[in-house]
Amino acid sequence: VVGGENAVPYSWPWQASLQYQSSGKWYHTCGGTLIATNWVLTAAHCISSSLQYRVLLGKYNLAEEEKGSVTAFPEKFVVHEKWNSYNVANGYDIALIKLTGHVTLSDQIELACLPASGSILSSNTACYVTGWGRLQTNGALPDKLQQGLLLVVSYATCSSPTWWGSTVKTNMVCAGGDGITSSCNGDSGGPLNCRGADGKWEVHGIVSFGSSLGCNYYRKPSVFTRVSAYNSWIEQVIASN
Ligand SMILES: CC(C)C[C@H](NC(=O)C(F)(F)F)C(=O)N[N@@+](C)(CC(=O)Nc1ccc(C(C)C)cc1)Cc1ccccc1
Repeated sequence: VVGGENAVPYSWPWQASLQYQSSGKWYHTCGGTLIATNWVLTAAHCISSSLQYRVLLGKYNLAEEEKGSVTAFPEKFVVHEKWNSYNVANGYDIALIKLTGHVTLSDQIELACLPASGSILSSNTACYVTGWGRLQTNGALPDKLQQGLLLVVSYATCSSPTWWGSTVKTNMVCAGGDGITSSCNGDSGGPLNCRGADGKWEVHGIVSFGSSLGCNYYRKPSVFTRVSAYNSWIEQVIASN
């Protein structure tokens, strides 16, 4: 997250860190969201079939051992059947990770709420993107979970020529674009957290892409997979796996 701040520890208790192993060491590569005690929601572009993964839950500082954190391992990955890694612009950048076991919930590990199916956030709704992604374009990764305040940009604005144009589709959410705050590499797959009508936090987006001109690039808002377009897909996958 560029232009964000350290989150209050464990204040986004559904946030996951998806890590891969390379020559014996583990590396954070993507975020994720715990939506059931054995399912984590992430981005399809985070999943590569050749890598060995683990999922950390209940974490704040990735550089420290933390009481109450849990390491879980994937049993299977379900990537959306319409995802095409050669065409991120099509959308469907969504995947589910089934864990080998059920994690125990605590005040550090909680399930996220999904938005109502089809719900569209109004322009300027205040949301927070959270993650352990880069702090600057091409910059360092933080140890501590970051949160960045992003305002929702309507599809009408986001798909206009000087913004994202036709690259952005209606199954996506745009937020930010002020040139200051944005998601960045490593935030991929993590949640866009927005308060619902009842004031409860809901995960409305999955970090998908941003401008290759730079993470916090003016009028190139962070682009998220719109979770409310996939409620039935999520339910169907969980029910049948
Ligand atoms: C499909 C994924 C791999 C794209 C990748 N996404 C991320 O790293 C994420 F934002 F999810 F953290 C990305 O945007 N990578 N960039 C290298 C830019 C890039 O690849 N952008 C991009 C833009 C459009 C398209 C398609 C829709 C035409 C694909 C990639 C750097 C970046 C990252 C976050 C915010 C801003 C910039």
